[in-house]
Amino acid sequence: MEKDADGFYTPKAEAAAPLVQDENKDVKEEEQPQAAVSSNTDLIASTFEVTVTLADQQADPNSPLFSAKTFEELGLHQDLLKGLYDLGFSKPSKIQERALPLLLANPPQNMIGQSQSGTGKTAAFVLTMLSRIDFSKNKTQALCLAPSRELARQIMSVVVAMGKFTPVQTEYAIKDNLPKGASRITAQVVVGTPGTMTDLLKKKIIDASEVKVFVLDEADNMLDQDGLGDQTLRVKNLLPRTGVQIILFSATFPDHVRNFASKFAPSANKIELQREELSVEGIRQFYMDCKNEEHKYDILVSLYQLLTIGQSIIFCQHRHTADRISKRMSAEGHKVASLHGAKDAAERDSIIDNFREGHEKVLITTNVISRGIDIMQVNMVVNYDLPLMNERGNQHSNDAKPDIETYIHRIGRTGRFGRKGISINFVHDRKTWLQMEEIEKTLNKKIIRIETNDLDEMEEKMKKALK
Ligand SMILES: Nc1ncnc2c1ncn2[C@@H]1O[C@H](COP(=O)(O)OP(=O)(O)OP(=O)(O)O)[C@@H](O)[C@H]1O
Repeated sequence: MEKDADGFYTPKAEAAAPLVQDENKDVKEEEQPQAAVSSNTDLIASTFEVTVTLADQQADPNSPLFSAKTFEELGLHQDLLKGLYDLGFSKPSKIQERALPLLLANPPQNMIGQSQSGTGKTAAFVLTMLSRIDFSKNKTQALCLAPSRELARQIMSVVVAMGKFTPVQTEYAIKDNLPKGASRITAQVVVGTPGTMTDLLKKKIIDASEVKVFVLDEADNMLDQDGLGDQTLRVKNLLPRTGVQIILFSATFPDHVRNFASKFAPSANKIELQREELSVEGIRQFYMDCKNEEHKYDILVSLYQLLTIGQSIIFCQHRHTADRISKRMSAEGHKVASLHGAKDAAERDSIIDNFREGHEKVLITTNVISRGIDIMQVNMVVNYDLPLMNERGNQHSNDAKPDIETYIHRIGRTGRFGRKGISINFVHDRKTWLQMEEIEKTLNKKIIRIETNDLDEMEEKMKKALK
């Protein structure tokens, strides 16, 4: 990476290898209606107003939000169309337009679908689950797994909102959620995390005999052998051997998971992104050169005003860092919350709900909510620590590698569905600087330097990026 005249680092122009042809490049532009998007699922109720006019983006064939079709043309049931319009959706996004006809076709076929963060993958799989259910049967027919309870709860809120005009019955398979002694789940859609889902299937609390759709959101994470892969496979092995449509969605499918995904969902239809398409246009990426670890904290505190213009998420590598900086900031009079996997279920739920509702504006967290979480008001993400591979201890070694996928997902918590957002990486020594450089090269996207000692410049640059 080289510095340009302004002192910004410019990535060398290395063309990343295209993964597949973009079949949508030649789709004709159509006139788009004005669409002001509101988020009114039951989990999303912030008072901080965020509206966006999507007409331009949804009319641009190169935008991931573009569609040449209407929801009516995608073959959805009238009751689901009502649910969509009730949510304020007026046009499908590209992934919805491309995936839904394949997902809804008969006989059902598996799907591996990739699309940038915040482009509407959830609706694609939720509408599929709801379309395939026989509502006259009180039997579990669709299972959906996500990597965190926060994401499972969010997906459920979408199932409920989109299914508002259907008689769908739903249940969670997340820790500490079922009433003690519950012996049977008959809900048609069950959404959860893999450990609890396995438990409920093994104990026959969920009868899987009539399951016909199995969805993995954040599928690359769910299938990763270093992560949730084993647990997810266990769930699959407890489902009927035939007749289950397997649907995998994510913004990222790194090579080492791609092969396994193809085996997990055999003969799947595939929608893939080219590597240079992974970044979301609306997210401006910055970095700040901190002097050392302690200086990172000082800079974070100096950013507080900016962090609270909208809402922000601060990502740390470790739980104890998230706790430490949030305690310290709170003691110094700043209002922040911290969330990580060591907190108990009820506390986690109330922390994320408070944040969603805008009661808290700054959330300090770990990778636990790096994926999937959709909160429109989040316009800033800070990588207090860059995401590194080898969570199990090796990240301090000199060759610790940046975790590119987690980086993409973390910054994707902002810039949702055409909105503007900014991400800021803190680097504080040569090692972290090189790690950031690798991220920049891999994504072929410039990460712009912001001076740490000029608060005015910092504010001006950031506000400009959000315009
Ligand atoms: N067709 C649409 N019209 C308007 N808004 C939409 C549409 N589809 C999705 N949205 C909204 O866009 C936001 C992002 O959607 P969603 O959470 O499904 O993204 P995603 O692709 O799953 O992202 P991630 O990769 O981060 O999980 C949500 O708030 C959703 O309500």
